[in-house]
Amino acid sequence: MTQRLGVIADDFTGATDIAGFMVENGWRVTQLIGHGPAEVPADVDAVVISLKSRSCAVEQAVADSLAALARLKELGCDRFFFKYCSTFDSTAEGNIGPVTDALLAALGESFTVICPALPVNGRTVCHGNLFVNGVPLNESGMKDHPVTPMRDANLQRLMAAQARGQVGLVDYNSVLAGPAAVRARIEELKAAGVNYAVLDTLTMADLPVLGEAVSELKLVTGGSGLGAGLARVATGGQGAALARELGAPVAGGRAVVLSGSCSQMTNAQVATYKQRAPHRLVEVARCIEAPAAYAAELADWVAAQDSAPAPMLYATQPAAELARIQAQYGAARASEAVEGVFAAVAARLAGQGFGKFIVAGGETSGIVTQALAVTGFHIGPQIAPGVPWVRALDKPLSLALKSGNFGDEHFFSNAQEFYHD
Ligand SMILES: Nc1ncnc2c1ncn2[C@@H]1O[C@H](COP(=O)(O)OP(=O)(O)OP(=O)(O)O)[C@@H](O)[C@H]1O
Ligand SMILES: O=C(O)[C@@H](O)C(=O)CO
Repeated sequence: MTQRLGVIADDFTGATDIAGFMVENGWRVTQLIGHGPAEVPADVDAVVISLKSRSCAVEQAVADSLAALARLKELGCDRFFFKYCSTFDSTAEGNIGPVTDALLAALGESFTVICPALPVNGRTVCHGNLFVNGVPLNESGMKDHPVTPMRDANLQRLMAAQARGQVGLVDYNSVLAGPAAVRARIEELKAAGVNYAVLDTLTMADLPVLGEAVSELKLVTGGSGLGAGLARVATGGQGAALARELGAPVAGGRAVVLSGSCSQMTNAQVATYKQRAPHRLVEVARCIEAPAAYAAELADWVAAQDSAPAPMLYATQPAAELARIQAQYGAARASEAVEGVFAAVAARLAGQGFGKFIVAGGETSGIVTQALAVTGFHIGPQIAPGVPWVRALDKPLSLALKSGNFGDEHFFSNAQEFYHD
């Protein structure tokens, strides 16, 4: 039986997503930023390393993932999970195939599974095709993603286009028949020379079945749902309350909402929160013109507001306005400028007694976490499926890092229900 699982996550919100689901299912989990601290607590069941390797160059993603694997081995991990997005977020030129191949080679293995499903958030896999809220991936909003437009829903084809080996399918009938049937199907596929098996998954109840079936594999790959399944099988769901205690939001320290995501859901969340809290738009032109002075002005504005409800700074824009801004300044220039200002604001607020940061967007979460110089997190209670509160390992600082599409429209208010200052 496994002692410790090492997770290599290709972005920050994906890392807190899987960490949160494992804690909700009874595992004690530490999340590291970069190399993290020298050691992790002895009783930790899983260590999650947050990378920013989803959309970078393939060589960089492979190098970072192999370095993370080496670090996880140093920390006593003996089984590994490559965590990517529940919407796959990887085209034919993407990094999932090359990183999976590199991890398999480094571990001396030739077989793994592909399991992005997260049914509680509407991501299911049927006949090897990925659906988002019942719509094929290539017909969902993901078809227009600015970096990774998903124009195919078939995971077998998507994987075959970017990886070296053969792809097969564990169909839903095997999943319904239970862990032994899934294992038998995996053995058949291996005997036929298959290297990656896509796992059909329709409900959250399928995930412990799959978790049990793959619990002996050295490497598994997929979304946070499979992380939930692995933890559930190991603990029977016991110990969640204890596991999430360490990561509960800090007492004291003012709160702020920083929203840098332009997803549809974040737009809805910002619109809803604007009706009840002080709010201010982060203007792209000013981020570009005079970032340091603008960040100071924004931080001073935040500090001057009442503490509750937490004031919000948002760069969030609907798709049409975002397209206009990107056409005017260039997408990369605009997003870097906005990220730089959020980073500077967060660092200033941390120095002014702010201890709770509610952040929307994967990239935005990455930059804010780095600006706050956090080395790692304890994982706390989930505000919404896939979004736990997390607490810095070494300072009184808590963050809620929300993936663009996660949470309902009351997310920013809901996050503040978890503490009473
Ligand atoms: N008004 C804006 N104009 C241009 N770029 C913006 C604007 N607002 C935000 N951005 C940039 O858009 C990017 C949003 O990416 P981010 O990963 O934070 O959100 P997301 O893609 O919705 O989240 P996720 O990756 O979790 O799905 C960031 O680089 C951010 O700086
Ligand atoms: O799997 C998801 O959808 C999220 O964990 C994610 O990867 C956020 O970027």
